[in-house]
Amino acid sequence: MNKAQLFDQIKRKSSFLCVGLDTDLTKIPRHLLSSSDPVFEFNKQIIDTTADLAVAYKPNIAFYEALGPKGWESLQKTLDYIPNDIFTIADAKRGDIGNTSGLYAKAFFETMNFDSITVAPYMGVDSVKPFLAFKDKWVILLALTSNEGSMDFQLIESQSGKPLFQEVLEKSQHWGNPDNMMYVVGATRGEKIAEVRQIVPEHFFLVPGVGAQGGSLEEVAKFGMNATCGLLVNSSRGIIYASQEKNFAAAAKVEAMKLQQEMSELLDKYCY
Ligand SMILES: O=C(O)c1cc(=O)[nH]c(=O)n1[C@@H]1O[C@H](COP(=O)(O)O)[C@@H](O)[C@H]1O
Repeated sequence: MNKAQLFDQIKRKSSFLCVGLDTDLTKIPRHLLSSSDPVFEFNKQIIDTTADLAVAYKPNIAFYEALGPKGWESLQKTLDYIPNDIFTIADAKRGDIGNTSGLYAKAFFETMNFDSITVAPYMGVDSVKPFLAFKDKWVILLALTSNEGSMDFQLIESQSGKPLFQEVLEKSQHWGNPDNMMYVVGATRGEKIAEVRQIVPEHFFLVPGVGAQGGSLEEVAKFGMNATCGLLVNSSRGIIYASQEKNFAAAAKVEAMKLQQEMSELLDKYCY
C-alpha cells in the first residue's frame, strides 16, 4: 500500500487508528480456549467489529512466536483475514547484518505479505536498507519509543550535542523516503513529537502509547499531524481487552469507536 492509498483510507474512515493485535492466551475470554485456534478466533472477531474503524492492524510478533509453530499459523491466518485495503504492520523490531536483514524482509514481506515491519536502527544503514529494497513495502524505524528505558540511550547526548534519537532521524531519513519509511514515536512523549515533526515533516509516525500507557491523543495530533495526517495511532490492550466476557468484540468496537470519533475531530482541527 502506498502513501496516497493510506491517506485515502484515513479520509474515508475519518480515522488514523491502528488496532494492536497483542493477543495473549492468558487474557482472551475463556470460552474461546476450546476452539481449535483460539488466537485466530479472537483476532477474527476483533477484526470483524473494528475493520470499519481501523486503518491499520499491528500484530505484535512476540505474542505469536511465543506459541511456536501454532502461533505462526494463527498469525498467517490473521493476516489473510485482514481486508486488503487495511495497512498491516509486523511489529517485529528486527534489524541485523545485511544478508540477515534481507531474509527478515523476505519472511515478513514475501512469505507473509505484510505491508510494513518495525525495525531497530542501531545496527545502522546496512541493517535497514535490505528492508527498503522491497517495492510498496515500508520500514517503520524506532525513533523515540514510549517506554521508560527510552531514556537510557535515545535521549542521551551524542557527540554532536544532540540527543541520539535526533541523530537517528537526521541520518536515517536519507536511507529511504516518506513513501517507504515511517518512524515510531511514542505517545507518552507528547512534547517531543513536535521536535520529531520538525526534523521529518513528511513522514508518517506510528504512535503507540495511548490507552494502557496513558499518552494523550490530542497532544499527539496537535504536535504530530501534517497535511496528509502523518499519524497511525496504535492502541492494543485498551481495545482488545476492553472486556474478557463473551461480548469482548462488541466491547472492543466501543473503545475503537471512541478513539475514531476523537480522531475524526482532530483531523478536522489539524489536518484538513
Ligand atoms: O513498535 C511499537 O509498536 C512500540 C513501540 C514503542 O515505543 N512502544 C510500544 O508500546 N510499542 C508497541 O505498541 C503496543 C502497545 O500496546 P498497548 O500499550 O497495549 O496499547 C505493543 O505492541 C508494544 O510492543
